[in-house]
Amino acid sequence: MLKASNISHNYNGDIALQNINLEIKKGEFICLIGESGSGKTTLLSILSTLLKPKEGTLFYEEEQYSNIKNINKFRKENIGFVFQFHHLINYLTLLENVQLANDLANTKKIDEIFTLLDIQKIKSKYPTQVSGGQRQRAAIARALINEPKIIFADEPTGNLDSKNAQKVFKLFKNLSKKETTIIVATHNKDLAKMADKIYEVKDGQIK
Ligand SMILES: Nc1ncnc2c1ncn2[C@@H]1O[C@H](COP(=O)(O)OP(=O)(O)OP(=O)(O)O)[C@@H](O)[C@H]1O
Repeated sequence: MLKASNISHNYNGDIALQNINLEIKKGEFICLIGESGSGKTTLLSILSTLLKPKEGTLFYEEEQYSNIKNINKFRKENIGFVFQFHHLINYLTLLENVQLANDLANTKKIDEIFTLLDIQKIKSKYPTQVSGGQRQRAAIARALINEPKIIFADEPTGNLDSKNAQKVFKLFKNLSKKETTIIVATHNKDLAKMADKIYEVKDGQIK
């Protein structure tokens, strides 16, 4: 599904990643763990096409990333993003936030996703009227609406209490069982145990 070959990156000469090699299969649930500054976000940003590595090659389902012509289309069709801060628009309801990501999504599909995430009853509320966990689940709904093949999440539970954090990870686990590939960067070693594989990033390398 996703292969990273000899990926290295630096910020103005300061090394952030060194010679990363990874192969991630379809439907795998992967956690990247590591201390602050170890390089998790940089690696996640590169794997998710948001950041171009200084060296190395990425392949998505055998296709070399640098050969993909329309990267916006590729992202829209293949990739879902979930961030630590939900980035929902406070002036729109949870439902409208999800519709904004895909105005063609039909009601049945939206209902299915909202039910799966246990936010169906509050879909008409605004982000400021619901809990942090509910907001984050709405952000996940937004990532799911385009049925991405891969979901990248950077510290998605950083702002949540342990019960809601568990819920989010259980959801990722279930999605991965349905063949969605999930790649999550987290500080939380206990939650990471729910993943199929854990990669520890240390000083810009995978240990
Ligand atoms: N935009 C940037 N400009 C310069 N240096 C950066 C930038 N982003 C990250 N770095 C540096 O690259 C290294 C890796 O950072 P990165 O954010 O990838 O780590 P991380 O493991 O995600 O950390 P955290 O858990 O604190 O988010 C660190 O030394 C960091 O200071």
